[in-house]
Amino acid sequence: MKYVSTRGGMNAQAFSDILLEGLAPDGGLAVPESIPQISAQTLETWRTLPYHALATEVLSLFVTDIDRTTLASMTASAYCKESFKTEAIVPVRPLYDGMSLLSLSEGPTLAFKDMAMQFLGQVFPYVLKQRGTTLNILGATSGDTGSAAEYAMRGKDAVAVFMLSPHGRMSAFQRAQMYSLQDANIHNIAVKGVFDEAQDVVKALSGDLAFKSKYRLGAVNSINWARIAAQIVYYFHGWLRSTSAPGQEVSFTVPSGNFGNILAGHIARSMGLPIRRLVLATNENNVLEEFFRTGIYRPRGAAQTFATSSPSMDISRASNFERFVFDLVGRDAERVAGLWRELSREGFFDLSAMKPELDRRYGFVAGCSTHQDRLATIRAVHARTGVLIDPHTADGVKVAAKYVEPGVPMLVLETALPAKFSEVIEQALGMPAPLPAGLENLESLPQRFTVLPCDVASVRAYITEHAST
Ligand SMILES: Cc1ncc(COP(=O)(O)O)c(C=O)c1O
Ligand SMILES: N[C@@H](CCOP(=O)(O)O)C(=O)O
Repeated sequence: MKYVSTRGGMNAQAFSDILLEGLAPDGGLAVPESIPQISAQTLETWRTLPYHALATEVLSLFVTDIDRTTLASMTASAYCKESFKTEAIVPVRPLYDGMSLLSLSEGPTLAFKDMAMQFLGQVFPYVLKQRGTTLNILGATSGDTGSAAEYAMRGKDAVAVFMLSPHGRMSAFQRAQMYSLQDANIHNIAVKGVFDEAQDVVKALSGDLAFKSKYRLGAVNSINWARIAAQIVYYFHGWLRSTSAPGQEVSFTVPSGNFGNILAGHIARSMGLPIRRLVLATNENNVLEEFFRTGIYRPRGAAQTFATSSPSMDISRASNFERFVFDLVGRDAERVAGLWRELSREGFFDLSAMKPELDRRYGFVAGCSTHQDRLATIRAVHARTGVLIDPHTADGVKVAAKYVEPGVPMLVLETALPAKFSEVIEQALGMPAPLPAGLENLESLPQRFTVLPCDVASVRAYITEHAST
């Protein structure tokens, strides 16, 4: 399998190359040259596989330059009971009215980001060792990618992490998870801006090819295809655990921000997984919901990006949306490059003429949720089932309810655990979320982070001073 750029300016490259490359050199995103197809027959042979073995099957379709035995040992180390606290790795928990939770947040940092990051924590060191080189990972987080990446990479040789987080916009628990890490290879930079602005800085520095090459900058955000590849696995797992026969359809609801999670669902569906609907759920920052409703993509600036009670989804410029548009326009890289030029010139692009095709071919529907919806949903799920869900998952459950169809299981992706957002749980239920064993004192640990203005020059200077060359 080789990879090309959504904007057409990259020679076809192998998985390990794009793993280290992150953002494509032309500013686009790496995508597979073609989407592997899985037959119903093959799918049936995967029905009884444990999660790590399923991950080997799916990932081996995308990671063709690492031998299968090595890949299998990476997935076995990444998806183990010690890290996920459950044999199932991703349990499916029934709620009500045909909805179940796909529990993706049992990993070390209590959010779905661990699902891919645990694999990245295996594959990065392997490829770096093979090539005898090192990597300075530059990332942006709204609260969950940062901690998942730092836990996966802490103390690892050959990798340092420089993580930009939006100052004052994460929950107390999220801050403590990241900023309490004292490992020398972890650098937390709290920038005075929103996630989108931090992500812009990451893209600007990754687009400065001389700087990128001198400091060997890499990426762990979902702009890195390796993240998407590892996230595809749990759509297969969810389908296999919710069906009993070939061809049965399942719908998935995905709390969305940077569009990485639901893009993985789109790829799984394109591979032949019988997914009926991909339900995109947003909070009040509903740029993506607006696109799936109207066909117009109009990202918003920092001033129009609300600070909400599902803060990890406070995103108005979704990077991965570009990978979906690449497919929507028939994998025409020139058209994608043109649309993104139009976006920077006009502030929007209009694909409403493609709306009928969008509705017919891709299975996407969308909805949004408000603070009051989140509180009401957390209360309703708790009252009806005793299950406590986090505010992002609540956005999902709220929107999913509208799209449940008789006979079609609806899996809502649980993207974080409530302990990360106890302030909101307290508002909804009048009691804090229980803290997982071992994390009771996290928020009282000493914290180490640097506050910087959210601009390219400041972050460049910080990396120049602290990164190894
Ligand atoms: C808890 C949580 N839910 C949902 C999302 C949205 O996922 P994505 O950015 O892949 O759309 C994120 C991060 O973006 C998150 O951290
Ligand atoms: N919600 C994310 C935002 C970054 O998303 P990513 O999937 O592109 O890494 C976060 O928690 O940081």
